[in-house]
Amino acid sequence: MKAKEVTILTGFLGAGKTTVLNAVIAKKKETKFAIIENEIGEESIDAGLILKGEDDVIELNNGCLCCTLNDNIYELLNNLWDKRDAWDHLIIEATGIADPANIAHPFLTNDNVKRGFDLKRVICIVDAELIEDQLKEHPEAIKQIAFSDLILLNKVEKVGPGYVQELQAVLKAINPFAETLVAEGQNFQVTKLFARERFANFYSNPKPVVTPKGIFSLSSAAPEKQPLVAFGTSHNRHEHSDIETVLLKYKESMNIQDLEHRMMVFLIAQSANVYRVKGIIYSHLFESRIVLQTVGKSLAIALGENWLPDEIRETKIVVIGKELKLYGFDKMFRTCLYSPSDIE
Ligand SMILES: Nc1nc2c(ncn2[C@@H]2O[C@H](COP(=O)(O)OP(=O)(O)OP(=O)(O)O)[C@@H](O)[C@H]2O)c(=O)[nH]1
Repeated sequence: MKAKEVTILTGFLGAGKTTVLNAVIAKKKETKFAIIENEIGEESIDAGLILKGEDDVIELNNGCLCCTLNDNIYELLNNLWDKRDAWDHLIIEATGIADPANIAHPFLTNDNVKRGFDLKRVICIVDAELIEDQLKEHPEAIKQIAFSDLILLNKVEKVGPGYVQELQAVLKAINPFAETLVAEGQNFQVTKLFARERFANFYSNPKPVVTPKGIFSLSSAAPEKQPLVAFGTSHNRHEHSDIETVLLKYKESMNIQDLEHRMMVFLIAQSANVYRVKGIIYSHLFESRIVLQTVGKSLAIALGENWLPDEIRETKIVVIGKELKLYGFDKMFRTCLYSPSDIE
């Protein structure tokens, strides 16, 4: 039995993981991917943004695979193994605050897992514009770079070439073993990304675990099952971080111009503790979803895919940051909703 290739995509919130994933899927058409898409909020926005084609996307929400959801990985791998004829390569897109070492752990230490799944590489996407601040404020950003085999320095067009060189030196100091690639616009040198493989046997190999159920389940050696951390339905805190998420949902149609204006003012004046906003927006004037994204102070509003005929059209916005005030966001977004009389 030949082990299946596995790639972990890591990188801080908004660095460009989903964008790179889409470039990979588009470029490597001959490869059938199984994708594990992990998001910290209770609703997946990213899964709707992956251009999946024939590929199989598994959404893992409401927790981070590197901590609260870590036990689920064995069940997932068993399921994927059962369907192994349907895919060639597993890509795990981690949450933006995940420690990739924890996600990689089963692939590096459990011999049963290693027989079926060959972790070839951990790729870290780095936002050239924001990484300096992220390294100062978030130990997660350092861990992600330190653990990776390959670093893709992204969004370089937003900074000068001299600064790119300085950043490369900083990245090298954090992880001298990783190769750094500089993204050329949205052309992500997919072939180069996948040419790199991690050092074999870099990590220690504990004894194999005998498993009574599926071939990849951990038995007595498994850490005790942690209950999923639940902080109510719309407020979620990552287990090892002070970063939290709020989710806002609206059935009413949204005025996109108002939304753009509000978001611009918000990003300029009030967004210090907000690292990332992602939303699928419903506006009755469009047949497609509108995709709202902010990273740092950058705002992007774009047309997404068309709503499906039987799909419930509604707005879902996830805000990721620190000390978030749900009420304030709700108030801001509500001012952008059309009233029924506006639509008649
Ligand atoms: N200017 C610029 N923007 C980019 C580039 N790559 C990605 N983006 C934008 O950055 C935003 C975030 O990109 P994503 O790919 O969703 O980032 P992510 O790492 O998957 O985000 P999370 O899953 O929330 O951590 C989107 O608006 C992208 O269009 C780039 O090379 N240059």
